[in-house]
Amino acid sequence: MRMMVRSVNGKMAIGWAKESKGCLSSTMTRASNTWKDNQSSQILLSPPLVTLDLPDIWAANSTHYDPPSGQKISNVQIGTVINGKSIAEEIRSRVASEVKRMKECIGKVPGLAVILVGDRRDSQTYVRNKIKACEEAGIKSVMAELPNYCAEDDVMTAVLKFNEDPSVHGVLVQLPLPEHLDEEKILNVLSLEKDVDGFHPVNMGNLAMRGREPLFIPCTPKGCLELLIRSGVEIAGKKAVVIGRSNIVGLPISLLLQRHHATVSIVHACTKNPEQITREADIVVTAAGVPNLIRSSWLKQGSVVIDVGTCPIEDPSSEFGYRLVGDVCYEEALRVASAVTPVPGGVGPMTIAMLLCNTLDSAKRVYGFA
Ligand SMILES: Nc1nc(=O)c2c([nH]1)NC[C@@H]1CN(c3ccc(C(=O)N[C@@H](CCC(=O)O)C(=O)O)cc3)C=[N+]21
Repeated sequence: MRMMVRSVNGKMAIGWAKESKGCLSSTMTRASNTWKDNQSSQILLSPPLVTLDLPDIWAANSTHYDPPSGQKISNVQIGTVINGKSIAEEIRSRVASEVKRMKECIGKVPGLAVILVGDRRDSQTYVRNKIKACEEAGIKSVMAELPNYCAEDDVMTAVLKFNEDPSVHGVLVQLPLPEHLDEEKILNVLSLEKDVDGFHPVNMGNLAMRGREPLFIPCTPKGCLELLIRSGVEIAGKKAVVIGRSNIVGLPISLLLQRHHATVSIVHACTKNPEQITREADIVVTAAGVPNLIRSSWLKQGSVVIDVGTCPIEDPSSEFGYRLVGDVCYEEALRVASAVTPVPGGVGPMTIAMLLCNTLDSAKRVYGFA
């Protein structure tokens, strides 16, 4: 198996391919559009900054199943299931009692604004679930729904309106946005103090730097950490592998694990021998979005596996015409790992619980309510 660079919809993409004959060094040079064109004027041959803006294409089944020698894979389940749904419920009920206390003491409740652009079914479901969770916790929620074809200014206007609204303590722009909209530009105008997703570059930068504290930690990574801690998993000094390097999951979870003193490796679509690297990990957090990428052969005996993959798969028999699948071959993983999160019922519900926590924290900060 080799990494290759190919064109997807006219864009260059990095991906995995079996039996690819591509040469890594020459294709990489082409993809990052570096020195050849500017050789004469540049002092350094290296590009100022290598772009990460290449879609990571993870080819499903790009590895063949090859149980490692010396590792016995049991036929029985040895791992426990980490029940994200019930942990999330407990957290949500604690948020609800804090909201109640806040209302009784100062007559205020936290408020969350959600901006949904377009008609993706999965986004609609997530947003619906978020709003329902707010209602149940006593958090006021407002929503702006914009059509697929709306102008960038319409989304900006919605963000700015919620930035100004004192009853709103958290603003969330549901991602992904339709292709014609500039996500970066939109997220940049979102008020730092209301960035309950924690995606603002200043929040992310503060998360990355020693001695600094972000106002908000992104919900999914925070939820993963909470699952590990509540399951009694020791993190300090352990080897952790994060699969995927997205801004919203891979990057912040790797930073968070580092803050908890794990030794973190990041595996992505250009990584050589990802299976071998992952097999060394005590903790695996996978957010590649590739169903069944993680087979038991990727896992060390006794490891803990957090599956962040949420890939909607067409399924006419389910209520909304699709169902969610994770990155991990779940049954297989349970025969090797000591604990695994399911999809659904693992990280997803925790993401929503953490959103409620962040919104409550934001309101507490604004009102100086401890
Ligand atoms: N600005 C922004 N913030 C996000 O936090 C964000 C986002 N955009 N875009 C999409 C991803 C995905 N995401 C999920 C949230 C809840 C579940 C969830 O509750 N899942 C349930 C099942 C839900 C169902 O039944 O479809 C579960 O795993 O058990 C899943 C995925 C948040 N995201």
